[in-house]
Amino acid sequence: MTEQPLIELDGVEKVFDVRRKTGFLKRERRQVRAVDSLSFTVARGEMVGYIGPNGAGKSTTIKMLTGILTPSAGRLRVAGIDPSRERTRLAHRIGVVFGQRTTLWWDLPLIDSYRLMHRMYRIPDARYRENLDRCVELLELGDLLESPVRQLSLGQRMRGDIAAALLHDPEVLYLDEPTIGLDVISKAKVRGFLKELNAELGTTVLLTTHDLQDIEQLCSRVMVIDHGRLMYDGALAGLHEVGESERTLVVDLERELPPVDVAPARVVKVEGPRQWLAFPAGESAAALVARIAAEYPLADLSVREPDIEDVIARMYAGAVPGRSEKAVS
Ligand SMILES: Nc1ncnc2c1ncn2[C@@H]1O[C@H](COP(=O)(O)OP(=O)(O)OP(=O)(O)O)[C@@H](O)[C@H]1O
Repeated sequence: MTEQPLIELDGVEKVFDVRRKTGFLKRERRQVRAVDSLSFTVARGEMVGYIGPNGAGKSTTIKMLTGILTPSAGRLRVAGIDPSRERTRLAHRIGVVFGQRTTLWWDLPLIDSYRLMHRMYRIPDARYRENLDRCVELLELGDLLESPVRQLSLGQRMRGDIAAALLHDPEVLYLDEPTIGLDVISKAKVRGFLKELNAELGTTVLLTTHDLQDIEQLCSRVMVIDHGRLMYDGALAGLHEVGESERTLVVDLERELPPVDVAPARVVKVEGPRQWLAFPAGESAAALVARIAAEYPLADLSVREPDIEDVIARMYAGAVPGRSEKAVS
């Protein structure tokens, strides 16, 4: 028997009524279709990237998945539960982390937030201890537990928030921009932890991000939403192919030389000994670097990833219909 998906959306829509003052006494009512005929499933244990440009409908989807918002139409289930009808029951089965907000108590030591969650979620003592110990070890929170949350750096606070979302053993974790604003080392710590969480405990993860490296390093599947609709569902490599996106290799040669000639890369800019080479994002950077190093005097190099907006813009250049917004009076 095939297992029931953990997350199921079938024809889900969310329409917001927006009122706007257009004159002294005049008001206009408009409808904004933030999510439009959205259908997908996520199996238990999957780690899925959920990406799209600003205003695409990602947060609205996550809010419906947590029960904060009720869909205007369609069917939505998480672990067999209708989120908006049974929000409290669902809260025991899901964890949520919003990169831009914290669920921790600002003025209290970190450990006090965890103690409060222990009671709020009625987590059995042994389980709480075990989960806390694991998070403290893997997220390196040991020295921070007695610090008030307001004194933590952004990266430390984010690790603290991730631990808070996991103390009650959720089956699914929603992460909204978990690496936003973090430095390279903090990003690596967060990504390493999420990888381990998924591999060892089988926690299902739905990850919203603007950082393609989050997806590259964590997710075997990516869904792209734009104007409230699902535009792509598959591997990241496939998305690069569809979008024909390019990465950039910035090469520092030991001296000024004519443009580097290594197909399929092409030189797009030259400044003294530094050259910028664009190459298809699906190609291996390592193979290209090896060939350049063999043929040219290489001093240094770095690879720049395309950003999500760029990939999506290329993917749908000219093909995306206007936002589903209509005036009703
Ligand atoms: N409470 C609301 N009332 C009216 N319109 C809303 C509301 N929430 C969202 N919207 C609109 O719905 C659309 C989708 O917004 P949403 O926040 O889901 O996008 P997003 O993909 O999360 O964007 P971002 O990456 O900027 O966070 C936008 O046009 C937004 O203005």
